Amino acid sequence: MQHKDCPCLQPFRFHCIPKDEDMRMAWIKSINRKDLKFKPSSKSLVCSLHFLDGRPTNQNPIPVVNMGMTRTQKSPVLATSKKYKRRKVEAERNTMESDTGSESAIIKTFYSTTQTSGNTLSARLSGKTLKSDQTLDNSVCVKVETDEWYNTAAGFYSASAKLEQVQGDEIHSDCNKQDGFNLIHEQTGCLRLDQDYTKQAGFTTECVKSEQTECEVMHQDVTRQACVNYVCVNTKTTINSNANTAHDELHSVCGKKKQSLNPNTDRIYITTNSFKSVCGKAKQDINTDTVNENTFRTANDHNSLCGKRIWTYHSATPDILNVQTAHSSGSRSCSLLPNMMTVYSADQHLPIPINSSLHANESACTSNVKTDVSKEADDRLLLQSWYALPSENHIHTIERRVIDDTTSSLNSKSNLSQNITESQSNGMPLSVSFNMEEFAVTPEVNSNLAAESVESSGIFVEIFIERNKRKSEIYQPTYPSPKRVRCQGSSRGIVQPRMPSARDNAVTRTDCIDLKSAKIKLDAEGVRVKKVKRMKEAKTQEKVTTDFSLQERNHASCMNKEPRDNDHFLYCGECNKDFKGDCPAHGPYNYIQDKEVPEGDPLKADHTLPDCLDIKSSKIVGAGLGVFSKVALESRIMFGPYEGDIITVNQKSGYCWQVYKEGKASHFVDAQNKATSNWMRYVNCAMKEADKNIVAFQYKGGIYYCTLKPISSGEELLVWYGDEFARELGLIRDDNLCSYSSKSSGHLKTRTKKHTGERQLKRELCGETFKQSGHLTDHMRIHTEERPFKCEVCGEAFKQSGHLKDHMRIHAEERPYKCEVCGYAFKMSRHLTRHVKKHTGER
Ligand SMILES: C[S@@+](CC[C@H](N)C(=O)[O-])C[C@H]1O[C@@H](n2cnc3c(N)ncnc32)[C@H](O)[C@@H]1O
Repeated sequence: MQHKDCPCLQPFRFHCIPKDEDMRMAWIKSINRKDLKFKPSSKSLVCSLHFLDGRPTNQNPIPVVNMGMTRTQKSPVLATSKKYKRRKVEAERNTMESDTGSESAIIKTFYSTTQTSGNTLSARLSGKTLKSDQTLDNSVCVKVETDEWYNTAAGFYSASAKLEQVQGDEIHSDCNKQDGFNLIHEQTGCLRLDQDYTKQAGFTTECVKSEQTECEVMHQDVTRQACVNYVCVNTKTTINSNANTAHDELHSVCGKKKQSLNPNTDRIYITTNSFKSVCGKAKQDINTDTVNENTFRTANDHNSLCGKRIWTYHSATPDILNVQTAHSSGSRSCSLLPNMMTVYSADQHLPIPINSSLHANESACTSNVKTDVSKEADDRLLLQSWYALPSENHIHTIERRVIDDTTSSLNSKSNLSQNITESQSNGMPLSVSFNMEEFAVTPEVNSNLAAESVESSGIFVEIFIERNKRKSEIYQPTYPSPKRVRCQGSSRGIVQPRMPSARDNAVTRTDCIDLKSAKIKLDAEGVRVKKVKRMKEAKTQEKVTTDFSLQERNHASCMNKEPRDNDHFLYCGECNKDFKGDCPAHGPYNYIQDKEVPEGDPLKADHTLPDCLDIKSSKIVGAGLGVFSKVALESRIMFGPYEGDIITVNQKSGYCWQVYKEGKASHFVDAQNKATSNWMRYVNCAMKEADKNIVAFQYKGGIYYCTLKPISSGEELLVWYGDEFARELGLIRDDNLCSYSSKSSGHLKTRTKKHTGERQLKRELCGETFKQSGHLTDHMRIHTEERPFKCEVCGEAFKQSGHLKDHMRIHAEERPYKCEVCGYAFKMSRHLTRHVKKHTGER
């Protein structure tokens, strides 16, 4: 199947094409497929390249998520990750079992901010439904934030996505942008919104302008530049009988698609917003449809950033079965997991607990699979991790369930739970979100629902996605009770701790890699606290030593790369060049994320280590610990950014990377402290630069490591710290190489300095050489006007301390220089020299 044959035009989306000709046509229309003659060859199609008919096999592998780049083979890392996943499924299941007693997670608005390192995306979905009479004051906001601080902005932008459907009285945040590469959007005032953002240079630029005034048709203009980051769209629509038939178009991200608002049709507000967003991949649809005066229906399909998809179906009347699903799929970097399922009544918003085993969709999907799964089942399992994979029966089950539920008055929570449980117990892996979504894209079914919903009592099913709060099972085998999180504008809110994902340590593509999200501070009211001071002055802290003691810790030098004027381009180690996108010769990077750890983990550095790596004693004698690969790693795998404390003064810890801004030294990232750093602190320096197998480079303020060549299993990862540090470690010996060796690094240091560039500099000036750096320093003053040695009696200043010493004798009575011929004594040696010449007749 050719990609062009894909019916849905939406990557990574699985569809079951209706068999019935009419339904099929309607479906094709609903997905905006222009050529209605399109006849799919199979019942089930996935448009993700050639991914046909659902089930992955070796011949029909799950495509590596293709963010508009080239397609790559499954990497060995992924293979290991598969095993890892299987193990995790077990762990998750156990945990789930132990967690079933926990409180149901019910929130009206879902809010998730990512927390620890490696976090990526936070999504906010508000399930608040809009009624037609509320539209005037309500907004549909889709807010995608990219954020803060270099380590977030660095690399492949992290993004926080917030999707909000907000009631009129709810407050939007305001918009602020931040320094550096960063951007924070906040919106204030739902009814009155006036925003004007411009964002900084580089390809992270964004321009968003939204204006919104009460009772006026909103105008929005969203333009966006380069293809990496964000969308910020605010939609406010009004019903205004006097309003002209405004047709506002939101030209959104990447110029892919537009959003149209047609607020005055049929006296009922109908909008169809369709955003194609980020990277040309993500698509976001907001369809707002009004069936009649009293019925307001929205269908949101948010395929959010970076190949992460949030599929949402939102059918929103109190008396319609409202299914809102959120599902992440497609990208190996997916960080969103549907892990919460909430049922509540539409009218009262009362929480209705549901079978807690459904809280984590992924777990639910896989919990039927035994450890000794067959290859096929394993593939299926894997697929389910990335894609929702329904079987025909299963679809049928779900559709039947939903329809049955709707038609037979879904007023009992037990009904629903029972249905869900039924679906589970029929042996089919349950993939709720998929099926909900599948269900949602079938307009006929929707219509049925809408029509039949009048009799239904209105039960909302929401599946929320949440990223984060994951505990590393390494040291936290069980999960705590759900943590209560008060959401702004919401009276209740619990966010379930996220179960570890089978996608952990997944390999992702570079252009959409998510890094750490902003650590946003909220005050008691949930209002964003102003910027935290970013640059920390170096503070003395307890040195955290590794289990292995290193020979010498006090390094004057730090790890350093040649400064570049602009670190907004990706560096290709093979070409030794920067590129504004992927290297045309070597293609995109794959990215392995750090493992996430909870905030405050004192051993964060160790626990962030991806599964494919190991920390153990280095093969380099005296180097302490090092990082080894547990599997074969291919070239162009990227890690990072290097984490640590941001300091402005080099602490000489031996763990500092120098960071530049606009070509000038800006600050250091010091990974001395294990609680604030990541595993990258353990990577040692190669003995020769040519021996390095990973290359370090700065990208958007962060230091990244990338494999430069294939690394075999068991091999140590070695980077080059830069010449200066390497010299200090005795790894570089310049010309006049000596074979000096010493047990004392202090001696070695002195010795090494003999080979430093300082000596070369001096030679260029006067040709004189010195053995000791102190002598050289003294000597260099000859070439400068610096006179640091000042006489306290008369104020005369000297370049060298010896000269001052001589001078001081002028002010003293001491005459140490005595003529051996006549016995006359002098204060200065040069006076004696001059005098002696009188005796010898020498001129
Ligand atoms: C960033 S740390 C690397 C991790 C360190 N091995 C550990 O155990 O914590 C840098 C320190 O490791 C040691 N080191 C790294 N590469 C080395 C090498 N090639 N030879 C000697 N020591 C090395 C030096 O002490 C250096 O200051």
